Amino acid sequence: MKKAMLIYNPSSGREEASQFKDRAIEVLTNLGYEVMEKETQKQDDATHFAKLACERKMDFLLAMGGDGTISEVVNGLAEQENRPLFSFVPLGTVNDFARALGIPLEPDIAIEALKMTNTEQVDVGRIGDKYFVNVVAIGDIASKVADTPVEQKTRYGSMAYLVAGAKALLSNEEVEMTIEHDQGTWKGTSILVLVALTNSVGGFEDLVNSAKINDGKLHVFIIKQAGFTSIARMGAKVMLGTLGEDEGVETFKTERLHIDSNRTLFCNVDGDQGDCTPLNIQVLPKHLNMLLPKKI
Ligand SMILES: Nc1ncnc2c1ncn2[C@@H]1O[C@H](COP(=O)(O)OP(=O)(O)OP(=O)(O)O)[C@@H](O)[C@H]1O
Repeated sequence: MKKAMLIYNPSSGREEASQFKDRAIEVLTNLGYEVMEKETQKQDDATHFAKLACERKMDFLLAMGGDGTISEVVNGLAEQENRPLFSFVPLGTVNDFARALGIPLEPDIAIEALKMTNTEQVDVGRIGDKYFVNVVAIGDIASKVADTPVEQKTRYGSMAYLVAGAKALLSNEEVEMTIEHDQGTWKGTSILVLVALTNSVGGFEDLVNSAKINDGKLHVFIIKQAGFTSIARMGAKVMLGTLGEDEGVETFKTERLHIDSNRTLFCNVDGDQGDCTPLNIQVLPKHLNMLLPKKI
């Protein structure tokens, strides 16, 4: 019999995981899996469970939770041998990764979609010894967005990030940065560098409209200008998916990056606080085998 592990975070999003868990088990059982349930209680549980799924040579790993939980699972899987097929049911507030992968945002629909899937290989990013699936942000804004209060995120979803982001950008100072990439070195002042793997960032599905889930590239956006006028103009372009065309933005694709700055900057990795500069980032092309809903 095929074996599946179900990892779920009962506190994710609007605290609805338990409600959907039983239905997910039913669907997996009907698909022929023997299901092992694992409920997270605290930080890093999802990472440990994902490693266990590899050790136990599970055929399939289904996670239910927000972007934080999914990121923990990917960090558990990334370095293991015998990585199972992986998919997830989004229960968070922003769910960028689900948007990028075409996984339905309504949990009940995402569960039903497990009945009709394709296997797809998806890129993963590595920053230091951590892995990411969506975006790394480097700049003062990064730590401020990570500090968005949980209640605010639950109530306002991606708007909370937007407000926190805009506030931080307006109060930001430009920093001298040196960025080495595949085609050369960029030097200049910047308030924020975004390194995206997928098209969906901060809940905006077209922010990086050229990014594909397995194009083997990091999509880099260097925001060079601070100040209200520039930020307002860029904000409009974020909505239109044309940020890369703005005069205050430098953009390129690369497989590797080394980022240094004249004062220490923290980064935000898929929504959580990460390391500080200097940073090494690379893409691991087609590293995850995922089961994704068939496009009808
Ligand atoms: N049983 C639990 N009770 C409270 N917190 C938990 C529990 N299990 C895990 N966690 C915490 O939840 C974090 C992940 O939350 P997750 O990102 O899935 O939800 P979210 O914050 O609502 O979603 P999003 O990131 O999309 O806003 C984990 O890093 C861990 O610290």
